[in-house]
Amino acid sequence: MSLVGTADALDLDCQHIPIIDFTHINNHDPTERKKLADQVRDACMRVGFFYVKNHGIPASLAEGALQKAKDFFALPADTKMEIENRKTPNFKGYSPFLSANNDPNGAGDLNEGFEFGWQAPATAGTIPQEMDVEGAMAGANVWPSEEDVPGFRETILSYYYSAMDFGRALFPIFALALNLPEDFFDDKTKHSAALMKFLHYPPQTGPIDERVLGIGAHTDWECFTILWQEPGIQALQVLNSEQKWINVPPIPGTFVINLGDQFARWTNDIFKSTVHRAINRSGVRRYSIPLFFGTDYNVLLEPMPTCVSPERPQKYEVITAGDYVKARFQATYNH
Ligand SMILES: O=C(O)CCC(=O)C(=O)O
Ligand SMILES: [Fe+2]
Repeated sequence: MSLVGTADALDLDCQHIPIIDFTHINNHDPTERKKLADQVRDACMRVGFFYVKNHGIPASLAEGALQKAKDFFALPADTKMEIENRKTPNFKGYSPFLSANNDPNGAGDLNEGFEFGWQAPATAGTIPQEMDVEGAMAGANVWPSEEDVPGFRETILSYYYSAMDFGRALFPIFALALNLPEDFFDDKTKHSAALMKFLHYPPQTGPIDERVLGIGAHTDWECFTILWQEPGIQALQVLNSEQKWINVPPIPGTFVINLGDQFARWTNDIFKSTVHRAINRSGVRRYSIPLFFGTDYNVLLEPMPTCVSPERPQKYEVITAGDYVKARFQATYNH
């Protein structure tokens, strides 16, 4: 059946998030790849969220990065504010509590964050190079000083590169899931615009003002997000088609993958960019690390021909990935 036909036939009242085993992600046997792509297609069309297991990202790298992020968040507010994201042209750096408002009906998100994007790995004797991004999202990363948080940049980038390798390997599977050649995204992800964010959510106790959550209801802006959640703490929820919030608890050894608006726009909403939020009622601090993986910023988000039909006309205006992401940043931080 065509993608459009399958999309029309789906029952979207999901109650749980599928878990997909990626042991065979680098196996080029067509039967194995099709099996994986079939599971990914089903999750992307019905839920927009899935867990991945056997992804190959060492847990120690995420844990090491998290420790450095905790050291950073423990710095005095003035020190963190020296690299506030509103001072950079591309929203890189530190975002203080309540500075973002992901839900336009909300009154600010109760988290603080640190965000950075691609820079090339250091080779022996060199410093990592910033990516030469042009256009709306141009601008370098900013980092806390080595004195303030020793080893921060190096430790965090080790985790980033490992998660990036996994993210790059996902694009061919998404292409197969869309009945496209595996290399469809290759020329659109040459300098993938991948932003990693460290988030710190203080516990919310007592009565909660529904307008101030850890992060208000929103969709992500890129193609997909690779999310590491702190083990043992439930906070993330997704909204299903019955408008019911479904918990997405951390499952040891897994990451959560959720689709974002760039994929929704490419696929004319055949792949779901699902609304989600996080509320930390655990009584202790919670940390999470999303990696927002998009196409190159200069790529036009045009609907794929297989995703448009007379009954399913094009839903979104065509815009570059960079202009789209920049507009979403501006709306979120300049509320
Ligand atoms: O902290 C989480 O679990 C979710 C974070 C999130 O949705 C985001 O940063 O876009
Ligand atoms: Fe999100």
